[in-house]
Amino acid sequence: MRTAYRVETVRAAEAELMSRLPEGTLMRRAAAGLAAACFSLLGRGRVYGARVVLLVGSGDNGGDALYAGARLARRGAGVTAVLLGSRAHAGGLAALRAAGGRVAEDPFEPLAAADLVLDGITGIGGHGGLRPDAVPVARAARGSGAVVVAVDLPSGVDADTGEVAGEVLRADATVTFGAYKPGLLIDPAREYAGAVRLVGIGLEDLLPSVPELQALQHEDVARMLPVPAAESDKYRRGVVGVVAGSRRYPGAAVLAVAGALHGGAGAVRYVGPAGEAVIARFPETLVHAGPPAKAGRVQAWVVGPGLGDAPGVDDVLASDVPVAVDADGLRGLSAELVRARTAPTLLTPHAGEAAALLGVAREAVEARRLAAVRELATRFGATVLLKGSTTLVAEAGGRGPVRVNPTGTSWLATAGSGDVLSGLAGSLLAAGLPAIDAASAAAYLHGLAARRASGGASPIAAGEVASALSDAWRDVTS
Ligand SMILES: NC(=O)C1=CN([C@@H]2O[C@H](COP(=O)(O)OP(=O)(O)OC[C@H]3O[C@@H](n4cnc5c(N)ncnc54)[C@H](OP(=O)(O)O)[C@@H]3O)[C@@H](O)[C@H]2O)[C@@H](O)CC1
Ligand SMILES: Nc1ncnc2c1ncn2[C@@H]1O[C@H](COP(=O)(O)OP(=O)(O)O)[C@@H](O)[C@H]1O
Ligand SMILES: [K+]
Repeated sequence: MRTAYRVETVRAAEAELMSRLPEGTLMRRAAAGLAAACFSLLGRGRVYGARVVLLVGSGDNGGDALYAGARLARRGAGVTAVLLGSRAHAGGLAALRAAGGRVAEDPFEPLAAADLVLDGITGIGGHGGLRPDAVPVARAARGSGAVVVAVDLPSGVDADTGEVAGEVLRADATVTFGAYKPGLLIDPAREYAGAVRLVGIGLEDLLPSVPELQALQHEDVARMLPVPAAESDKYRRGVVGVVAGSRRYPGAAVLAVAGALHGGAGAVRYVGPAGEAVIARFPETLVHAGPPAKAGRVQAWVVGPGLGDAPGVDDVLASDVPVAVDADGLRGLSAELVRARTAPTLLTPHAGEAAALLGVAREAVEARRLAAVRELATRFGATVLLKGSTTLVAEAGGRGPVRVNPTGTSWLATAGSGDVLSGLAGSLLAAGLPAIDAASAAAYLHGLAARRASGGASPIAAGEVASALSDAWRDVTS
């Protein structure tokens, strides 16, 4: 499990550790890790003679850049510091000068010829986007063709939330210290970080056991996924009921069922008017045209994809089994009704649906995903999976770590892929997973399947995502 911590938590752990160690130890560790990452980015044998520019702000983030620059200079790189703050870290500046580095009067000349730029303008002490005087310098750095490495964070992003309030220097790679910060894992900030590398500085044992964010890895998901026991039969494995589709949108029913068939439930029961289309594609489905309450026993429901205005949501919410509500099922959903349920409820909105539920603009959700997912989970007392460029899952009530899905790909932005996801999540609920695990394992497999289907390079249809789910499941569990 990968974890991320808020700035105040990281600072508290750093303070505790610093009190036990000689002064300057942590910055030395950070700079050594940063320099090592730069050596490997530049490539073996290419440090000597490389032209390196350090963008140095007022704080310790600039100090890290200066000390790392000194290490690069000692290996024969030509290192130039551009000082952008009201002051610069005195020890770092002295170390750079002692190693043969220099300070530039004009930032643009060294940038034009740079091979590598270290962005040490702001780290966890930064507020808001870059200041106006740093903006043209950051643009010149980006336009130079040099590899840009962010020190701790891309300068200008909000470390705690992933918000971006102004101009940011986009990095090719970020070397972060002690712990991941939420902003490195959540869009829009994440997009500016490039490949993120974590350098340990000894904080591990001082960080609390409950992080702000968790990102599952293969082994975490493998532990969650159901495996049929020798004594299993289809009913013991769980039956998932899918209330989806309409005469107008029969395809949503087919795709939700496709997802459900790959989620570990022993049987999929489809309820709605698109039974013929479903059976034609998936003859293994049990279909029922009447109301959900008359459909027979299920262990979890999925309701909403392509449902239009058809009834079914209230019926399903009145049941005493877990329910995943998606798409049309979310329209006008009553928080009171959901909060009154005794069995778990999972909501799977995209940003537009989340915005409607919260009564804000879509852009506000996209800019502040973490706050939005926690707010929805609090208001509805439900587990919430917020879809989109960064998929987040918050536990019912909004407390505890939020799960951030690391497998997403923008090739998933294709019609119907959300239907596959909700079917899959419902199936995992029916198989007995807690809602937070069902949602985050579903997002993980869904993203992995999309990557497999697209090969990272080609458009995919939602049905192909569903077809690749078995391979994704095998990748995770083997
Ligand atoms: N603590 C530790 O043990 C360790 C910390 N480490 C490192 O220290 C970093 C944190 O250092 P920090 O606290 O000095 O803050 P930092 O991010 O350098 O910036 C603060 C200054 O920047 C300015 N400024 C603010 N906003 C701005 C903006 N938008 N645009 C431009 N400038 C802006 C403002 O100064 P002002 O110019 O207003 O005087 C403010 O005071 C951390 O990220 C990591 O890299 C590592 O070495 C490991 C050990
Ligand atoms: N830019 C993006 N990057 C990664 N994943 C995305 C992006 N846009 C959408 N997705 C994913 O694609 C799926 C789309 O679901 P949804 O919006 O419900 O579409 P539909 O209703 O057409 O099925 C979700 O899993 C979502 O997380
Ligand atoms: K930085």
